Amino acid sequence: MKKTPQTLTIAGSDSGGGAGIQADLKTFQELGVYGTSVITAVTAQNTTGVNAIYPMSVQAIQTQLEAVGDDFDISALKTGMLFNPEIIQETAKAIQQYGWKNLVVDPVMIAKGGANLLQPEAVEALKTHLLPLAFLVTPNIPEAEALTGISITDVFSRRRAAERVLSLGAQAVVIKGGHGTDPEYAEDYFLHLNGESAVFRAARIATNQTHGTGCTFAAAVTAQLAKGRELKEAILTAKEFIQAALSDPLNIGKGHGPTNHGAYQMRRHEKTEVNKIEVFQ
Ligand SMILES: Nc1ncnc2c1ncn2[C@@H]1O[C@H](COP(=O)(O)OP(=O)(O)OP(=O)(O)O)[C@@H](O)[C@H]1O
Ligand SMILES: Cc1ncc(CO)c(N)n1
Repeated sequence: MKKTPQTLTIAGSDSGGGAGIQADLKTFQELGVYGTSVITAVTAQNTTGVNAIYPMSVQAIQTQLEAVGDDFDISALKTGMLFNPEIIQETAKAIQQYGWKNLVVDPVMIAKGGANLLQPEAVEALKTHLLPLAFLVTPNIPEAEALTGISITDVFSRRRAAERVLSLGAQAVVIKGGHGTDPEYAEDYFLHLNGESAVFRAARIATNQTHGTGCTFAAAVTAQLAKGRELKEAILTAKEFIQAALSDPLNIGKGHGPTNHGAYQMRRHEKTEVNKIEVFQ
């Protein structure tokens, strides 16, 4: 009997539905894998900002992890908002206990409106407990800077920051370019411990409907890994997925609107020039 690939997201809930657990589950569904979830924190949030954060107790997280781990065959998983050092440690412990492979760590730190989704003192815990377990880490530019202490100003410092992330124990890294200054392109830089590197380049889309781009991108990589895709191929699909989600807007909310998680499967993007992804090895 053929089994559907099963995935897990360990992340925060976004009441606005565009980021966090909600973005992850929508993305999993769109890419044809089964999604389970462990909620680390509930946020009261919409497209204009984060009004409140309610972290779950360590016990609540532990029992959710057990419920998932005791029943499902998780072939790939991702972490998002982990908020504090205790949650990070509990998460790392369960990943090791259950032997979960294909871990994508999205080191979520600060929401677009400026709210701290990770306590500043938890960055160290992320580096010591979680990065060594990661198959892929997907920082945006400010997150890569916070993890490495390197200021990313050009392709050389971007490469050095990627190398520094790998030296923390991750097998591969993508430094996402959403926060880059290039007005024409959104470029993501990939580096693997085996020396392979690649640039994934898409046309930058002039939009403020970018809420949850990072979560969606990492969830798409996770879904593809769960289906057995090779890592770089999985990243390419994730880039196509987020480009489609950005270029076919939903026009929802008063602030940074959510991306359109259904756009990729509607396949309208295949006909448009703006959705071409270039890969430079
Ligand atoms: N305006 C844009 N046009 C095209 N691609 C974009 C744009 N903004 C972000 N992206 C892409 O979206 C993906 C996520 O990158 P980004 O740097 O925005 O992540 P993030 O800051 O973690 O997102 P968030 O915190 O909102 O979840 C990357 O592939 C990036 O290149
Ligand atoms: C719950 C949650 N996770 C991640 C992000 C980052 O987009 C967010 N805004 N909210």
